[in-house]
Amino acid sequence: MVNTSILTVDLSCFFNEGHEDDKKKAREIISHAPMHVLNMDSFRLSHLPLPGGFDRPPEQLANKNEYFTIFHPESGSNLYPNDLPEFREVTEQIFHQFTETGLLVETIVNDCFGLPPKFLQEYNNDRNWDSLVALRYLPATDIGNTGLGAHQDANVLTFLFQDQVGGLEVLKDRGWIPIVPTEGSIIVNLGDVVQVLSNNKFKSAIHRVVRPEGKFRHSYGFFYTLEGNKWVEPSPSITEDIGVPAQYRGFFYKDYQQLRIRNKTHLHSRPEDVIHITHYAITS
Ligand SMILES: O=C(O)CCC(=O)C(=O)O
Ligand SMILES: [Fe+2]
Repeated sequence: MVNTSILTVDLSCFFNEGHEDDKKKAREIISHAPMHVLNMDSFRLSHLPLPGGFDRPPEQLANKNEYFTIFHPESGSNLYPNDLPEFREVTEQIFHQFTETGLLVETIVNDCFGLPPKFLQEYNNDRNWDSLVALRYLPATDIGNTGLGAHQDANVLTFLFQDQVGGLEVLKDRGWIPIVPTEGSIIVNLGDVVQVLSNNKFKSAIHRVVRPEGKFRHSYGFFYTLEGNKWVEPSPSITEDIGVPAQYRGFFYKDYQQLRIRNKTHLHSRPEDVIHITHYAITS
């Protein structure tokens, strides 16, 4: 059930009827998961500028990775290669599987933080905004090993796979914990939307990628993402109903997404100019 570095939960019981005790146990484990362990940024469709490649010429790039983004097959945003006929079919299958997985994990998260039944599924009900990102990291050199700097994902849930090279790390109790690649398991990151909805009960994982020496590293992230016109705020069932003050002001998801993209397209001279979810935090 537990691997040495992060919480691993077997969710197979949710694919069958019954097994109520196992389901209850899994929910309990997830509810009590340390804040930072249970995690892209969603470069979006034609109106977003960053579907792939290097964000900047590699020599000017802190994050030494290149990537490409595949959008939801029904969004009409993908240009499929002509010489790989199976590409489209496989993409459709992957999105289908991840939609199922996303729904399942979302249901569990919903129940764990006591939201009205099906609240999250009904709220996050437009799958056209999901994306799959394939990343390739250059080997570390003498002048640096940053693959992806410390960040939190802006979206709802992220499913990550890394190859055996490893390099993903998550911040826990002020230390960076390497996530050991484990066959057959998916890394699930809760994103900023969940952190806000749950009024900080669930934290969006702070994670980064460190590039190993002498090897390219490959990973995939599936970003389960909210439609841009959705209003994001701490759930009233968590704040008003039980008298806890809201820790965030509300915002449209697309506004936050635009600010996050700006982080990538504009060079920042000061780290404090980089926008995180704390941009919406109420600090009184
Ligand atoms: O490459 C990885 O393992 C992590 C990627 C990631 O965190 C992201 O794209 O947001
Ligand atoms: Fe990430």
